[in-house]
Amino acid sequence: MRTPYVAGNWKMNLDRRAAGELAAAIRDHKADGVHVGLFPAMVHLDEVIRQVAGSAVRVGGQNCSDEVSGAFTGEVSAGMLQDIGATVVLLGHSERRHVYGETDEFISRKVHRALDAGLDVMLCVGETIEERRAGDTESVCRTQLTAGLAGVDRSALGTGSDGGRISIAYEPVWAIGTGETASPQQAGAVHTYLRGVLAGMYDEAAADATRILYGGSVKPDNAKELLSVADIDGALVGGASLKPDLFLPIIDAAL
Ligand SMILES: O=C[C@H](O)COP(=O)(O)O
Repeated sequence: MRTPYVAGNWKMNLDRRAAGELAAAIRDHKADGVHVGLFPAMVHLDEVIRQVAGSAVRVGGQNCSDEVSGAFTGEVSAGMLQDIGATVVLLGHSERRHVYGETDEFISRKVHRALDAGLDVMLCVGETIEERRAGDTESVCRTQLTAGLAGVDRSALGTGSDGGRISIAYEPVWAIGTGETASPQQAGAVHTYLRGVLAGMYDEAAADATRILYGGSVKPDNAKELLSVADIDGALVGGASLKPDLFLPIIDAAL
């Protein structure tokens, strides 16, 4: 039985004060039986980490460098994230892939940097609407998953209900920020497919233990139906994670 995982990706939103207040509201919400994660903007990480200290809320970066250190202006390393108390990093988000041109190989380098620095990884995969219409959803997601985890040792994956250090977020690009959600059947089919890919890459126990979250216009009114699908283990929430009255019911829907 996988522990549900609900995470908020705040993207480039909020100011420091609003980020701290939102983090405090989430910290104070009873969420027994659900893992909750927050991905604030880099400059708000320390404030969010301070607000949730002593709670079970996980805090992570929305990105990290593919390098360890050095002359890389504007970059933040996985080690720096770990040093300030982040425990996880979001990698391969579609906005990184499609707005900033990140390739599978580049993302894979980041995955290794993150794991080497002691961070958990939430790896995002998902197809564009053109790829879905062309019938390429499975091949696109398989390529992104296998390339993103290339060379990642079995020990980073979980066993039993522990979840391991890797989680996957399936986010169809056409559903992100559009209000158009994948149906539970559409999302569930891809999640089941991805779990099969993980079983082929590693083994059945690793596939069974790995949380696969759905992301793309998750809201309080569709969360329960999505999260009740057997292979959907949680949600990666964008817009609706910015307000407690929207995000907290999504956490509750995972119980
Ligand atoms: O990382 C989160 C996703 O991009 C989903 O964003 P959204 O909930 O605003 O569609």
